[in-house]
Amino acid sequence: MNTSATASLTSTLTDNKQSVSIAVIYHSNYGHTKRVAEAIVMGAHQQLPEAQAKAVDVHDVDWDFLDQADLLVFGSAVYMGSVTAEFKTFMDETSKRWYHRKWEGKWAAAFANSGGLSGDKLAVLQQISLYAMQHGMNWIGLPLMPTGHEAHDLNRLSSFLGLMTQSLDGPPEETPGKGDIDTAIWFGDHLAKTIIKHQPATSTC
Ligand SMILES: Cc1cc2nc3c(=O)[nH]c(=O)nc-3n(C[C@H](O)[C@H](O)[C@H](O)COP(=O)(O)O)c2cc1C
Repeated sequence: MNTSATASLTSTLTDNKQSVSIAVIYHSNYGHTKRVAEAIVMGAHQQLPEAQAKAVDVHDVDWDFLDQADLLVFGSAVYMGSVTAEFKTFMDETSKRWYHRKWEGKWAAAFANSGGLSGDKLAVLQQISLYAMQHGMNWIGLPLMPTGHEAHDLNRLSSFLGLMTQSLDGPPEETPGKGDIDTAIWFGDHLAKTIIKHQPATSTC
């Protein structure tokens, strides 16, 4: 690539950074899933300014922010092998948006936190991916090879559809552990980079 082409690509990526935004929507009763949502946002902030990546509690949804966001990241604690009732209420509240195809073409990704090592988190990621497909969204997975299966390892639960984290009985500052939180930060960074890279260049004409 010649110098002017490189400069033009760099300026396009900079323009894209200025225009894209991410909402991380979650439900968390005891704070563990919330901590994961905040770690994803922290990762996204490695690429984007603060106002362009936010965690959104399902009890306090800023619908305008969601409607304008390029990427919606959905996350729930696992209850009985499913998203929680509160998260499902949020999903059902979007049915008019589904009908009017308001979110069609947006990016989507997901995460699930639970007490069990498996805990049937895969069922939650599948449930959310199906929900995103109903909306006509474009899915982004977690393309990160596990570094191992110890508490400090990245993607230690070997999940590729989305992010899985596990919290034990303890305060959210301590659990999920370092490996899971670092994976969440990596995921947020990856998601932001992906949508910046694929954002259509804004016309200056
Ligand atoms: C009603 C209920 C059902 C649960 N079902 C599951 C389950 O199916 N699998 C699992 O691993 N953990 C299960 N758990 C544990 C939760 O997933 C865990 O406490 C939760 O992820 C903590 O997240 P939070 O602090 O964000 O609420 C359940 C907890 C409750 C209260």
